[in-house]
Amino acid sequence: MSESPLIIALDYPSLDAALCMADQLDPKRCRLKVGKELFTRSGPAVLEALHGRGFDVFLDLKFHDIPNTVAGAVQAAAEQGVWMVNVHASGGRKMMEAAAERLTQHGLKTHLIAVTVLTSQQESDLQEIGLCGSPAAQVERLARLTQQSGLQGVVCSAQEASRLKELCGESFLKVTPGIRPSFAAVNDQQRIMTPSEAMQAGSTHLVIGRPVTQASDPMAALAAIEAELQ
Ligand SMILES: O=C(O)c1cc(=O)[nH]c(=O)n1[C@@H]1O[C@H](COP(=O)(O)O)[C@@H](O)[C@H]1O
Repeated sequence: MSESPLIIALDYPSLDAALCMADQLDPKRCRLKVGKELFTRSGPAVLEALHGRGFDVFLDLKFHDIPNTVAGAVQAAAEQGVWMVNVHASGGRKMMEAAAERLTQHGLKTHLIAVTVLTSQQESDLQEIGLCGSPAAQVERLARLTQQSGLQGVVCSAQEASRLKELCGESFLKVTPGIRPSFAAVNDQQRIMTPSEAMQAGSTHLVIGRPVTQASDPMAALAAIEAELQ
């Protein structure tokens, strides 16, 4: 269990590699995110292993399907005790409402949030899929829809967090990937911010992968980020 805003992304191709990283981290100082690659290889065993080590887990499978299918998937995730799970907001109101209602019906307390526009996308990427506004406008539209559908928050870039704080309020979760401390490489991210800028902008949680997991000393990288946030 942790009160830290930091969520470290365990983007690894095997359970062993993921646990090797988890064992270098402290469950009081961060939460962990399990995504598509790791979960597809390890299955629920990774959740059990991380819960057993005392970590809160964000299961990042970004569900996007018909309402009944997504509601079932979200229920399955929550019944395995994950702290947070997500869907794609572009799956629409009916899909998000069905997922939120399913958790309520079963008394499941897992946080349910929705991805707005991926942090790897910019305006030209949206145009190619027929979306003509800016990423910021699309994020606002999807965040409003997410809140109206009864979810607790969104995944967005930190560049949109301050606007969403005005629009959706402070307690609406703003989980922001695309975080790059000054010492880290940008990689494939587009809409990025440093950890302290992101918190000042209104992020409630920061998702950080490679700047920690590919550091020669991951705990030192985590400590440097914590120091920047003081
Ligand atoms: O849902 C996410 O976590 C997510 C959404 C998004 O828009 N952008 C994004 O990068 N992510 C995830 O956040 C993590 C970022 O990792 P790094 O780029 O290595 O810090 C990856 O696990 C991505 O899957």
